[in-house]
Amino acid sequence: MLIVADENIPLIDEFFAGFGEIRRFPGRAIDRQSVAQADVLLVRSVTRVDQALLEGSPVRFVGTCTIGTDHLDLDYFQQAGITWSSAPGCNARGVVDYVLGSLLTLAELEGVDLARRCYGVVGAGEVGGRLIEVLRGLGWNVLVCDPQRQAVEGGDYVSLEQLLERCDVISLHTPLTRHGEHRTWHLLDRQRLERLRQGTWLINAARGPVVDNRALREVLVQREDLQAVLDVWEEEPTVDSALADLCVLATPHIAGYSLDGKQRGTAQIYQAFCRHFGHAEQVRLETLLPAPWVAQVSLNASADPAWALAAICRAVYDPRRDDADFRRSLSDNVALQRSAFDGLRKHYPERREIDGLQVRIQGESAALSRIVRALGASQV
Ligand SMILES: NC(=O)C1=CN([C@@H]2O[C@H](COP(=O)(O)OP(=O)(O)OC[C@H]3O[C@@H](n4cnc5c(N)ncnc54)[C@H](O)[C@@H]3O)[C@@H](O)[C@H]2O)C=CC1
Ligand SMILES: O=C(O)C(=O)[C@H](O)COP(=O)(O)O
Repeated sequence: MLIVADENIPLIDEFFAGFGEIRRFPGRAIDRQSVAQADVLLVRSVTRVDQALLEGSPVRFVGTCTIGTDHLDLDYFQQAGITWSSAPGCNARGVVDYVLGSLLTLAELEGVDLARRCYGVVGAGEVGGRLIEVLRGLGWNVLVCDPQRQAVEGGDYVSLEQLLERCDVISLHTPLTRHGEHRTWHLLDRQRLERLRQGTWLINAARGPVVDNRALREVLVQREDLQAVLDVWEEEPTVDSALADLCVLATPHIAGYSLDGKQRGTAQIYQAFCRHFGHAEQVRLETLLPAPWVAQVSLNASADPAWALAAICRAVYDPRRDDADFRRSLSDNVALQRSAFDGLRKHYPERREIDGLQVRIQGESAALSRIVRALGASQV
């Protein structure tokens, strides 16, 4: 069996070495020639997998070690009888940690109390659902827009217009879809951006085109009251550096880049591969993840809760470092800028997830215990 894989998929040997030859390529360089003899293709989000790539190749299984599937032509897979799998939820926690870190940064810059803001989560799936749980667990006010879920479940959802009208923080967690009643391409278009409440914070860690980037740049120039955090870009790896300059935090599509999330992505694809080819699973992710650099933090029960929240989150992850690395990499030379974007992602430092942290509270504090619980960390 020949397995062609994106070179940035971690643990590929650990999971797949026993099954045949593995050939690695940079994700953006996977072409018809690379897959001409491949039985299995394992990709990340940067490889467009469609008829133009696969027609005439022997590929019968495609795995993407990502949550998003907008780079796959699923209609073609069905028509061509190609089995595929993504890795649902694999790095959802990393995105939640990114949003938490962004909120802490924004709160510090503007001197506001996070508990007094109204949060709007657009898309309540693996990422949005976990984010809602954390924010509500902290006792914060959260409104949710997810028309598909609303249609199936009924319940406590609001329309996008109501959410934009009432929320001071908007966090986007939809897939990128270009067709259909609920398509998300330019979901936040110029009209909606112009209508954002005074002082709104907008966070996009979904896909770049969910927000009209050009309109956002123009609206941010006109309205200094708005604050934007962007992890994803409409033409990435090309970045509109004028837009990046206007953002409070700008990062190169790394919101979900926890080590746990990336390795979980490979493990989920391995499991789908084993199911498809009828192999027993031999490798377990738990045996491969290294011990975290910071395993435990200790807080005194007298700590101010807002301070404690920041201390716990930042012990594990702080997006300001990613923002600083990214800004240093921006260049007017498009080729250099594109390669820096990919380079930062390829050499991303080890980052773990907040819910893997142990928190020791010296003394008794119901407020601190609630924060630890809401974050999904364990109190020891
Ligand atoms: N920046 C990053 O590193 C990462 C970005 N992502 C992006 O986040 C997206 C969401 O991930 P998951 O939550 O795991 O996906 P999911 O499929 O579990 O949930 C998406 C939710 O969005 C809802 N939705 C779809 N269209 C909508 C619309 N027009 N308005 C409101 N809600 C809508 C769906 O009903 C669903 O409940 C992924 O598709 C991916 O593009 C995911 C992981 C990492
Ligand atoms: O899982 C997703 O969806 C993501 O957006 C991933 O973070 C994308 O990572 P790459 O596949 O672009 O490395």
